[in-house]
Amino acid sequence: MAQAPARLEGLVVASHGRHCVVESAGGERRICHPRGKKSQAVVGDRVLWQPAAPGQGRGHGDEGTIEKVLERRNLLYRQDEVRTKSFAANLDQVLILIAAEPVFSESQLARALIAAEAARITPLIALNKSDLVEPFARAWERLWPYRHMGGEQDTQHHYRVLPLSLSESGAVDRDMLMHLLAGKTTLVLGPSGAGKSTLVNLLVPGASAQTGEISQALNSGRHTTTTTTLYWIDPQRTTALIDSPGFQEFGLRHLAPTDLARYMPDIAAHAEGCRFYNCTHLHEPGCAVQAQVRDEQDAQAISPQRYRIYGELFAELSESPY
Ligand SMILES: Nc1nc2c(ncn2[C@@H]2O[C@H](COP(=O)(O)OP(=O)(O)OP(=O)(O)O)[C@@H](O)[C@H]2O)c(=O)[nH]1
Ligand SMILES: [Zn+2]
Repeated sequence: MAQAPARLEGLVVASHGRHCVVESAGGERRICHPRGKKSQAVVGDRVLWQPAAPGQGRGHGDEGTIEKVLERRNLLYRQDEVRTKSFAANLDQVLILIAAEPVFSESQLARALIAAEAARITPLIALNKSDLVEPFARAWERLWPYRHMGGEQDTQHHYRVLPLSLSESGAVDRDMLMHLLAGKTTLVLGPSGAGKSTLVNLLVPGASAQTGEISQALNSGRHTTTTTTLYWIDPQRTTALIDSPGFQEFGLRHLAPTDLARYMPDIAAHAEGCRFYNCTHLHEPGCAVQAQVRDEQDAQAISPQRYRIYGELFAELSESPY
């Protein structure tokens, strides 16, 4: 009887639909298909895979099957009424890249931050295009609450907010980013036009060539923009950047409305002080959250925009999906 081939450990470095590219410890890559529903993997997953038996591949030669997805440290995903979509697994950080132009949506930013908090992944916010002086100043001002949340002192800030000018001061930005990313796996998310491709190309020379190869292999030549891809920044393969589409529709259906306050640090900071333990912070008397809503540059205040976003999300997550 033929011996079953050994299961090898690998890392998922790209995914498109159900197909993945798995990288072995030695750095070789091959396309793998999940064995069943349970072995559906996402980028960043560690998996056990098996080479396809001779003649069983679908024509690419180097193929395999994913037999098992190893336990995940975390998983960042979004969920709307109809579907759940995973961005990536086993992340250290999420870098949310927005820009002075096009004007960013604060609601989208807040959603991404909430999803990261809920998955226990450290978010970083980067505001690109600081060379566009006036739009940048306006956008930087809009980020005031995010730059100060947690307290007035630098060391108390809950979020790190970085000004960037990726196309104009690339070398400076690269050094700063390299420092923040070193030894970590970071997912980059951002709306179209903020500079995500510029960022990836700055940090990963040859990234576009790599992407071409992978999407060709996954798609048999059709161009795709829906692939999530992991790039190694260093030859030792210790620092990874994951580029993923899908920032625009950031559904948070996987969260309960009553969990929201916990994932919004400016609201969470006051929620303990409410008269009712199950206060929704929407209309109750003695609500310590509502008492802090004011349009002031005060690190303890809750900005009216943040409070409005809280209310909108609370309503959205309270709607019956049926
Ligand atoms: N002024 C200015 N423009 C920039 C900067 N960084 C990127 N851009 C420009 O912004 C535009 C969008 O940049 P991309 O890197 O293509 O943005 P993207 O987020 O990948 O956009 P999509 O491909 O639509 O997802 C390009 O024209 C860039 O040249 C910057 O620091 N300053
Ligand atoms: Zn309250």
